[in-house]
Amino acid sequence: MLKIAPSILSADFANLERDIRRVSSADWLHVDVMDGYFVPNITIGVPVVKSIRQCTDMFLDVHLMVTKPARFIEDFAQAGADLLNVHLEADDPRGISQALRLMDQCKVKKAVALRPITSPNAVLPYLEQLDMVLVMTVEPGFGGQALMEHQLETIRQVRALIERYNPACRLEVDGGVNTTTLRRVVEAGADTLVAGSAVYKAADPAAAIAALREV
Ligand SMILES: O=C(CO)[C@H](O)[C@H](O)COP(=O)(O)O
Ligand SMILES: [Co+2]
Repeated sequence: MLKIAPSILSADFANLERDIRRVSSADWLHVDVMDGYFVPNITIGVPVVKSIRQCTDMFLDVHLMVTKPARFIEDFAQAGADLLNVHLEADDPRGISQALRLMDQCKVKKAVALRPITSPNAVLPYLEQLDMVLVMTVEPGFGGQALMEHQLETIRQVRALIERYNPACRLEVDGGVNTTTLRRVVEAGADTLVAGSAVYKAADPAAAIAALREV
């Protein structure tokens, strides 16, 4: 079952509640948290996730682009995240394992994310316990970038690993997904699609979500 997860990175932050309601026909809501260190941009943090939780029942898929994310797992879980994504490049293996352990304790779903430079095999030490792997198809930090075509091969390789070691694990793709690129991304093996600018830069975000489902 394909899931569409609009990224609020491209929403109007002064009208966030309105913009969240505009995408209520989607499956999940994707929330991009950036610390200005792991990526060269700063977005939102725990208080905003808490406020988002109070204005929607949507499944909150929280993408943590922060260094040493284990420091913040409990805070984001208590704020209302349903799933937390930590980048494999954001800490050493001990720190990543600790972050995943904390997610278990907090009863949130667990995902790891890969920058474009990271080998698909980097997921192997964690794959059997994951609910999702996130493959970045842009360099993380900003919305509105073009999908890196060479990442289709990474998606294929991660899909093969998932089929072998944990077929229930979802495969999310984030960056440059739109009606032109979606088919190739799904054919490569994605089942969960983040779409920021393709949804929020459209005149009618609900129609944009429907258009993505129809591709
Ligand atoms: O994680 C992200 C950027 O780091 C965003 O989720 C992603 O870029 C979505 O935006 P778009 O669909 O416009 O590419
Ligand atoms: Co994201």
